[in-house]
Amino acid sequence: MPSIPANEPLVLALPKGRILLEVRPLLDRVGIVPEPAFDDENSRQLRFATNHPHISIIRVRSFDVATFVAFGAAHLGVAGNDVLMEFDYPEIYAPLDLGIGACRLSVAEPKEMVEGDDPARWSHIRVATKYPEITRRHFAARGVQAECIKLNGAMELAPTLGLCRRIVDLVSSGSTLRANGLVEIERIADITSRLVVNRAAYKTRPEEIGGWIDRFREAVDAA
Ligand SMILES: Nc1ncnc2c1ncn2[C@@H]1O[C@H](COP(=O)(O)OP(=O)(O)OP(=O)(O)O)[C@@H](O)[C@H]1O
Ligand SMILES: O=P(O)(O)OC[C@H]1O[C@H](OP(=O)(O)OP(=O)(O)O)[C@H](O)[C@@H]1O
Repeated sequence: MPSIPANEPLVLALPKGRILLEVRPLLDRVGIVPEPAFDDENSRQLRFATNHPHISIIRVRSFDVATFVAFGAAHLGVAGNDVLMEFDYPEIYAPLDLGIGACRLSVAEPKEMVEGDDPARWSHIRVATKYPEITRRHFAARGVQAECIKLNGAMELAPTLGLCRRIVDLVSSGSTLRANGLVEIERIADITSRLVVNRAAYKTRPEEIGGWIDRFREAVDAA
């Protein structure tokens, strides 16, 4: 892993999409004010200055937050524990549950299958998922071999179109499953978003990064 010079401005990696809506009020409480382009949906800018000269924000895809932080390209970030569990990067330390982005990672199948299905008898299953590592680990722990077909979205289409009979995906209200004739049959993990830091950066700059962790913790407690 590349080393991180101690005099560089800190980079905070934030996920675009739904989590950003929940992170935004938290940023306000932490006292980080991004430059106006950050809130402009039409802006193609990816890196943003803030009111703190020593902290800038990058906006990337949620899986990429973990990668930027693990490789030290960003010092801090916000990522769901679905993403953290999937990569399992040892370089990432996740000191704080931000209590946002709450959902669960679950196994689902068509409602017509549920009655005749007994998960205790599975020895091999094929699933469509964005989370092949978590899925394989989860099933291997009870001796089931999971063959995973990697999709990046719209997993719920897979059973209807005969790609496979089951999926592993995030569920919140359950409306996406219902709208596609699927039923949740097993919960793999509860998910929320975490503040993450690069371990090497934290070791090199403990006061500065520790200070931001404390400010995020206070902001979460005040919510
Ligand atoms: N329905 C949901 N309810 C609450 N949190 C969710 C939900 N779906 C996803 N999340 C959380 O938000 C994070 C980003 O998910 P989302 O589905 O918005 O990513 P995306 O923008 O579709 O991803 P990509 O970067 O592949 O386009 C997930 O990693 C998870 O932690
Ligand atoms: O239980 P629900 O409240 O319906 O939420 C679940 C949906 O939310 C996520 O998808 P998202 O909307 O982020 O779209 P994606 O398929 O592009 O990831 C997830 O992948 C489910 O499809």
